[in-house]
Parts: sequence; structure tokens; C-alpha cells
Amino acid sequence: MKVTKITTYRVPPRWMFLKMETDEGVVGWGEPVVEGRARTVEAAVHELAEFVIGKDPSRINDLWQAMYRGGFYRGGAVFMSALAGIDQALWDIKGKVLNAPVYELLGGRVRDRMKTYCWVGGDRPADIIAQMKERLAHGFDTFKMNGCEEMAIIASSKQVDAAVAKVAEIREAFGNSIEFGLDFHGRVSAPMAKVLVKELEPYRPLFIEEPVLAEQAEHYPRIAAATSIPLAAGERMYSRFEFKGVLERGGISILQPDLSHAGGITECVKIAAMAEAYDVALAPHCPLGPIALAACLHVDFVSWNATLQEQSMGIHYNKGGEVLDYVRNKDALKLDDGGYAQPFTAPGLGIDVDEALVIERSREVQDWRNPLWRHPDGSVAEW
Ligand SMILES: O=C(O)C(=O)C[C@@H](O)[C@H](O)CO
Ligand SMILES: [Mg+2]
Repeated sequence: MKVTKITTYRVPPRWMFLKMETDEGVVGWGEPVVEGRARTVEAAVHELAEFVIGKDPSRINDLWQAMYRGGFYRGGAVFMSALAGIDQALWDIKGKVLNAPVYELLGGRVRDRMKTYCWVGGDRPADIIAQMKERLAHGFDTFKMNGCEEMAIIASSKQVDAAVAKVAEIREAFGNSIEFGLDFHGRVSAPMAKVLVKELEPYRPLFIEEPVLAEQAEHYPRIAAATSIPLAAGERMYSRFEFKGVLERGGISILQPDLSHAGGITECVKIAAMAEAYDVALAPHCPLGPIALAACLHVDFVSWNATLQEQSMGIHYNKGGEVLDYVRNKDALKLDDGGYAQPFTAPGLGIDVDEALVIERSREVQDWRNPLWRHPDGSVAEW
């Protein structure tokens, strides 16, 4: 079998799907994208495609090494996202050829179902209680929200109090009948992270995500020393080689590689194993579409330390497109009571992509950009 063609489709709300064709008619799908830089990743996909077209798709490990090491300059969000989508499609093909779900090819399941969580509150945490009540009615009991709005490098008590008050309100309304993670989303500086984690300690969030920017990873152990709240990070790290330092330095209790940013299934299975060696939980990041989510779940089903899976159904980014829109076998991603995903039964990634809809929606897609926030003094604020 040989790969014959790679086609990319940018689709609403802000995703990109990759279709990989072979000379024996087996097709694989992937989801390469950097949110806000879809066209850049699209170009990278078609450059990396030179390593794959005409080659045997079954040799995923060799193709992965060639795409990664075949470039003198390597890694980073764009290339590792492009590589991720190609890798996902290769695994989809391999599963279809061998008539097995990808998790079977990775040694089989360690669990019977996988716990997921959903977003509430939007860019600026609001209406959280109402949204939690609505999701609770649909069986979800674990959530994530932004922990704060813009935060100055040395923030006022008012800003800190506003962040803490939201969390106090949640615990007041739900007690410990629900769990929630707080995403600092890189908005919080190292000095303020220590202030906030201390103030939030009494409300016991399940985790605090990106307590500081990935560029400030050396602060993770220092912040962890100041709190018992588990710290989570990983969505903006793109290979084993970046996660290595984070695990060695300590401080992160939950690793969150993104299956569409960190090199795909081949790389994230290795990252999951590295995390397990350090007794660190795995909670793959996934604010994206159905193929990305499926790739995450296959890694979850074979990783003993997988604990929570992000999924984007209802997330505030999904304007103009939802996770199940492009999926014909929608039950494959049905989340049962408590937000549990079931093992896929179909071969490959287990997603039957509605290609006609993908093509149709790709004709009307707008370029999504993340907002550029500014502080009251006019300086750029982390979004
Ligand atoms: O889902 C998360 O944890 C996020 O931090 C959302 C962020 O990743 C946006 O997707 C960036 O565009
Ligand atoms: Mg996040």
C-alpha cells in the first residue's frame, strides 16, 4: 500500500481536517491545527507530506522519525501540529487495514470507559453557575473554566478577590457535588500565581491549569511548593523533549499534551508513559474537533495514568460548528452519565467523517483568530 494524496480542509468553527488517501482505497483522517494559525499549519502539512506521499503508511514510526528528524529545525507548535494530524491519519489507516480500533493496536484497553469534563463560562468567566446546572442536568459533574480575566503582573486585591469570589460562589452553590479545574490560561504571572493559589486553597479546585505560561515552566515547582492544589500543564508543549524538563523539575501533577499539537498518537503515547514513570496523571488537552478527541481517547484507553479527558462540546469557541456536526456515527462519541466516553468499536480512530459536509463547510470557513487583549494602560495582556 502507498499513500497517494493528502488533502486539507479548514472548517468552522476553527478546525482543520486532513484526508489521507492510499492506492488501495483505504482513507485515513487527522486533525492538524494550531487555533488561529490554520493556514500556517496547512502549509506545514503539505511540506511534511513530501515525506509520506508514495510511502507505505504502515510504517508509522519510521515516517514519524523522518518527518521529525528530517528537518534540521524541528518541533514547535506549527510543525508538531502538522505532524500530529498526519500521524493520526496514519493510525486511522493502520486500524482500518488491520480491522481494529487504534487502542487495540497499542496493546488494548486498561479501562472500560473514560471520564471527560466540559467547559463552562467562556473567555471571561460568567454565568458559570447557570451553565454548570445545565450541564449537570445532562449528566456532567466535572468542569473547567477560566480562572480569571486579564491579570496584571502585580494584580490588585480587587482582581484577586474577583477571581476568588467566582470560585467561592461555585462551592457555595454545589458543595463537593461537582469538581472543577481552573484554567489560568497563561494570564497569571509567577508572582500572582502564588497569591492566587493560596487564596483558592480553601475551595479545593480539582486542578489549576497553566498556572503560569509554559515559557515560565521553571516556576512550576515553586508554585507547587506553595499549594496542595494539583497543577496541570501541557497544551503549549509539543514533544517528549519539552515534557522531559517539566517532569524532571517536578511541580506538575497532571500533564495535558494536546493530541493535535504534540506530534499525534505516536508521540503522546510516549509522553503518557514518561508521565506515569513520575507518578503524574495524564489529561489530554482537547478544545478541538471529533478527530482530535478520538485520538485523545485512544491514548486514554491505553494509558493507566489517564484521569480526565477534555472535550469541547458546548465550549465557547465552537461558534458555527460543533464536535458531532462532522461525524456520521455520532454514537461513537456519545458521553454517558457522568460524562464517560465508551471504547470505540469501529476500526482505526473510529470516526466516520461526513466528507460531503466537510467539503461544503470548508467553502465558507472564516479565519479564526484569538482575541488580542490589552490592559487598561494599553499594554498587551495575555488572553
Ligand atoms: O481548552 C483549554 O484548556 C484552553 O486553554 C483553550 C485554549 O487552548 C484555546 O483552544 C486556544 O485557542
Ligand atoms: Mg487551557
